[in-house]
Amino acid sequence: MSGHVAVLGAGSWGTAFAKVLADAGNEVTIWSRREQVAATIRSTGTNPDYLPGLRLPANVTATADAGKAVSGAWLVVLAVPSQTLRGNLAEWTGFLAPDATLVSLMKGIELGTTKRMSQVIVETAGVAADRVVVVSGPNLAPEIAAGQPAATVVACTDTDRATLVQNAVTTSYFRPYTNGDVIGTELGGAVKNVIALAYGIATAMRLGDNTKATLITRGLAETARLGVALGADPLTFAGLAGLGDLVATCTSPLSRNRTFGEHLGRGETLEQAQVATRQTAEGSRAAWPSVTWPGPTGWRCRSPSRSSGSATRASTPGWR
Ligand SMILES: NC(=O)C1=CN([C@@H]2O[C@H](COP(=O)(O)OP(=O)(O)OC[C@H]3O[C@@H](n4cnc5c(N)ncnc54)[C@H](O)[C@@H]3O)[C@@H](O)[C@H]2O)C=CC1
Ligand SMILES: O=C(CO)COP(=O)(O)O
Repeated sequence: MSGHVAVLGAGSWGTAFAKVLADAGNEVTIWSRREQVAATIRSTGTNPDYLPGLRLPANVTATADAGKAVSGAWLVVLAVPSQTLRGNLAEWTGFLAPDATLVSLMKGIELGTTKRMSQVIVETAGVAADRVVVVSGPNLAPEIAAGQPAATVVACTDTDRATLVQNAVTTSYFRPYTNGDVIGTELGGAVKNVIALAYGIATAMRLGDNTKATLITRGLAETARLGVALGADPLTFAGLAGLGDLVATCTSPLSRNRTFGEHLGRGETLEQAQVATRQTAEGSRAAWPSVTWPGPTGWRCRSPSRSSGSATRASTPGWR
């Protein structure tokens, strides 16, 4: 495919993914919410707030003008926090080329609707589901920015479109595998964030490896059961978008979700953990949906919601 590609979101994953796209031979324009970040990327080829040490290739530029970034792009990559996607995309939809492929990098579920990101994209942009591609796997942005070997899953209900995106993001250090299971690929990425919070809490509490192995194993079993109930292929959870991402996120000190959990495990409040983690920890929004996260009104709780479900029983059928 020729023409330029757009990455909307200049955080750590948007920026690292822009490097992957550029290394794969694409002309890339990053959209940043803040003009100052865009100007720094343009003038220095760096994004020090998110990925200090990364030098972006020359075929990456940046703008704070979404229309300019998206106009004429055949591939539009969405890399904003999950809870802001609907609002952001509503503003960008008018700029999208009629046949553009939309790629979701986000690993979250929309609060209030419990929709996956690809569903939010279909609804908000008014595009067919087969124009939306999900990229998810064990992809810690700083490692990929450093060119360390990694693999990912490129999921789409349209096999040809998945292959197109696979080709557009293949580099010597980044190996994408296609999959038709969009539901499982997205759920694996979203649910592992919550399990990584628990893993971080356990780590800070100095709990042992038996505990942590149990969290990963039972967490995966629960994710797979949820996924199957929602229409996913259980095998997806045994792959990169399931087990792979769960292991990377739980065990890496680079993970914001695990780090957030570690702060809580040391006895800090949600606010302290948020301030210390700085970047997007999607699992925190999912695990505490009743909390209103910082905004103009500061911190407060909506009516507390308590789960009425019983604890998972050892007799539950399925993976043990
Ligand atoms: N960082 C990573 O290693 C990976 C992240 N992801 C996923 O990618 C998504 C984006 O995460 P990151 O880039 O890591 O987050 P980040 O916290 O590094 O960056 C978020 C970006 O979104 C911008 N932003 C914040 N609020 C916004 C708003 N209201 N409207 C528009 N933009 C806004 C920020 O300015 C920043 O540029 C998340 O869903 C995350 O789970 C997926 C794989 C790897
Ligand atoms: O999704 C990720 C790795 O695959 C990144 O995890 P964190 O958002 O916890 O840093």
